Amino acid sequence: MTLLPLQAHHDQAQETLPPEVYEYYASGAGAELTLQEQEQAWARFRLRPRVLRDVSTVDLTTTLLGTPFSSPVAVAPAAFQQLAHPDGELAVARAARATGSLYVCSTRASRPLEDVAAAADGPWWFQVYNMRDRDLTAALVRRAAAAGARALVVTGDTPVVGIKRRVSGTRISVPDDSYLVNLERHLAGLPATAARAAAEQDPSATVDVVGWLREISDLPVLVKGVLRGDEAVRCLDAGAAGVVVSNHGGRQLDRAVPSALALAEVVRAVDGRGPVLVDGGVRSGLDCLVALALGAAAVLVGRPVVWGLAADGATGAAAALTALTDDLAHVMALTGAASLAELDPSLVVPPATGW
Ligand SMILES: Cc1cc2nc3c(=O)[nH]c(=O)nc-3n(C[C@H](O)[C@H](O)[C@H](O)COP(=O)(O)O)c2cc1C
Ligand SMILES: CCCCCCC(=O)C(=O)O
Repeated sequence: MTLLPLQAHHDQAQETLPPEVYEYYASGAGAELTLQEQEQAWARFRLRPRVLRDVSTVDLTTTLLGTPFSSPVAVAPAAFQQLAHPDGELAVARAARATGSLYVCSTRASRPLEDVAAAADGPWWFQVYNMRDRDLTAALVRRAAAAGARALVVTGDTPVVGIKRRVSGTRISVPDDSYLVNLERHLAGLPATAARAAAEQDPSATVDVVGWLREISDLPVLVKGVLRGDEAVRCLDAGAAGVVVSNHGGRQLDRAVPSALALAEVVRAVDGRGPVLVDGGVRSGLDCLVALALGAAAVLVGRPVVWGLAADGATGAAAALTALTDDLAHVMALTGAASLAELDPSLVVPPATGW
């Protein structure tokens, strides 16, 4: 069940955004089966609460790769936020700062990286698309590191961009001032079409990209888009500091397993070698609770933050994060957990069939 403020932001965004922008954000790949199942999958878990515990205060503080945060609810990387609100990524970074949440900035940010970093004014991570032009990728990564990014999140599930049928009727055309804002200085002289081609994801990339990113940045690297235990281990063996269980919000491979159903296997396989974060369809404190109890170190949210941004800029994005965090605290109290350390898999009954 989606929390009321999140639903209200969504409805307002749907009413006010240009239809092609709304569809770009809302849509999933193919027949949107993964998109639809994603939210429902969290609700298929059942809870086994503890009783008579002191839950007069619920502590949601956590630490990710050595950095403390006020809440385990974090902002997923999402492209082209200026299409939702003129302040775009600046507003979302400010929202994350206001709520003490981790902010992950997309390679496809539509405001200059350095300005986003200044707006974040605290710990943030940079999501990497490994682009056809490796020098361009390197230049962006170095800029992110210089601007204070504390980790890189390389997205592994997007060797090519998923086809969104809903969008094709009203195909979004991202204006150059949003698309190229972070790229053009590295591609001086190239016409816009060639610049966009250079910036496409490189489908030949392998897991070796993890070592390369570490080398050029000196930052820890997490791999996003992992849905299998064996693949998580492969990423860690290649030098990853952690993984993000994700199917890209149902926007890449339709019929990919919902993140909720992949999480436990990945946590087991990772076996404490690094943090496992998760995203996809998280719309309530109960969804967060299940994820954290299954072993997620943090829960990323994508569309709810974008809807909040569209509805009310930084205030709306912060309201979405606060609503999820407050709801998490409430259901943790009902579960008998006063801190994140008291969440464990014994609190959760998985769906009977696995499906
Ligand atoms: C509009 C939009 C743009 C996105 N852009 C990126 C991106 O640039 N890089 C990336 O790794 N993931 C991107 N994602 C995927 C999100 O990081 C995240 O995996 C997904 O949105 C989580 O699902 P949720 O929207 O149901 O919370 C995007 C998602 C949306 C909805
Ligand atoms: C038009 C290029 C789309 C880049 C991918 C952004 C993304 O990850 C997403 O929309 O999802």
